[in-house]
Amino acid sequence: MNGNETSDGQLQSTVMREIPVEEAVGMRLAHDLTQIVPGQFKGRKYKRGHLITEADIPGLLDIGKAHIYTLDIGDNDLHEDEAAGRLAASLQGEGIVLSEPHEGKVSLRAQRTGLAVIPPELVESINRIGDIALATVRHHTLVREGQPVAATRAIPLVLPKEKVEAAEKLAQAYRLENDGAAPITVRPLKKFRVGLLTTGSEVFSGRIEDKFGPVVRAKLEALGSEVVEQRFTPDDRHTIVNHIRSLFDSGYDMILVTGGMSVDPDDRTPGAIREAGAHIVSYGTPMLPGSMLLIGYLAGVPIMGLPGCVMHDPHTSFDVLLPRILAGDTITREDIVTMGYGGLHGC
Ligand SMILES: Nc1nc2c(c(=O)[nH]1)N[C@H]1C(S)=C(S)[C@@H](COP(=O)(O)OP(=O)(O)OC[C@H]3O[C@@H](n4cnc5c(N)ncnc54)[C@H](O)[C@@H]3O)O[C@H]1N2
Ligand code: MOO
Repeated sequence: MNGNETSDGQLQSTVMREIPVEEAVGMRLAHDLTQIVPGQFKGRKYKRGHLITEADIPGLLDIGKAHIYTLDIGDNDLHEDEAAGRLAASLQGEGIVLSEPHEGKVSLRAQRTGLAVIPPELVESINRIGDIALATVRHHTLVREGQPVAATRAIPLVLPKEKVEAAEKLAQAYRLENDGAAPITVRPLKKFRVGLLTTGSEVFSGRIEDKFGPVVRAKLEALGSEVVEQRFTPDDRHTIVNHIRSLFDSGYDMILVTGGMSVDPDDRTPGAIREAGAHIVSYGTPMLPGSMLLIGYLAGVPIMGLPGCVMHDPHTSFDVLLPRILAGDTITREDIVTMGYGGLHGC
C-alpha cells in the first residue's frame, strides 16, 4: 500500500486542507511562498517543506497568507514543482541545463553561448493542453551562457498527471521525428577566421577615421570568432572585386565587405560582390535596420555586404544572420523572406 492508497486498494485523490497560519505551527509548507515588493524584490520568501514556527506567523501575515495548505497529492495528480520539472526534462537537449523547481517553475538555461533551437509548433501544442505553461525565446535567438532559453510552469498547485503526460508524449513524438534530437537545444558556434574589406574613398584617403572595422571585430570576437585581416579600398569596383578574390584565395571562412551598399553612384559593393562570382542569396533584407545587407556565397564561402547602419545601430540584420552562419547554417532566400515579420527594430 502506498501513501495515497486506501486500505481497500482504491486510488486516492488529492486532499488539500486550508489551515489558519496561527494553527499551522509545526506543519510543513506544501509549496514555495512568494513575496513581491515593487521595485525591490520578487521571489521566494519561504521554501516548500519549511517547518512553520511561531516566529514565522507575522511574516506570513505580511505577505497576505492568513492560511496555508496541507497537501496529500493523489495518485492521478502532480505537485506544481514535479509537473514543471517533468515537462522541462522532456524538452531538455544539448547545451541546456535545468534549474531547481522554484515556485512551480523550472528554467531551461543555456549551458554555452550559441543558437537556441525552439520548435514553435511544439511550443504551441504544449500550451494548448492547458494548466501547464511553456514560454521560450524565439527560434534562432542568440543566447549567452546562463541565459534562460525557456521556462515551464504549472498553473494550479496540483494538476492532473495526464496533462504532463500529454506534453511528454508530444516531446517524445518530436524526438522520433527528428532523429532523436530533443526539442530545445543550444547549438554551439564555430570559430570563424574572417577577411574584412572596408570600402569608402573617404576612409581610404584618410579624410575620416575607420569606424566600421572596430564594430565588426567586436561583434565577431563576442561570438568567439576573429577578423584576421582588414583591407581598405576606395570606391572603385575593379579594385573591390580584386580584393574580394584575393581574400577568397586566402581561405577565410567568411568575407565581409563594409559600406557602399546603398543607392549612390559611389556605392559599388553589391555590383563588385556579384562580379567577384558570388551566388547572391539576397541583396536587401526585410529588416530595419539592416535592410541594405547583401548575403551570398562565393564557392561555398559566405560573403556579406554590410550597410552603414551596422556600424551605427546595435542590432541589425547582421546580428540576426551572423550567429546562424557561425552555427553552420547556410542562409536561404526563405530565411531572408521570413525576417520581415517582427523585423522592425528601428529607423
Ligand atoms: N536615398 C536613399 N538613401 C539611403 C538608402 C536608400 O535606399 N535610398 N538606404 C539607407 C540605408 S538603409 C543605409 S544603411 C545607408 C548607408 O548605406 P551604405 O552602406 O551605402 O553606406 P555609405 O554610403 O558607404 O556610407 C554612409 C555613411 O557612413 C560613413 N561610413 C561608411 N563607411 C565608414 C567607415 N568604414 N568608417 C567611418 N564611416 C564610414 C560614410 O562616410 C557616410 O557618412 O544609406 C541610407 N540611405
Ligand atoms: O541597411 Mo540600413 O538600415 O537598413 O539603415
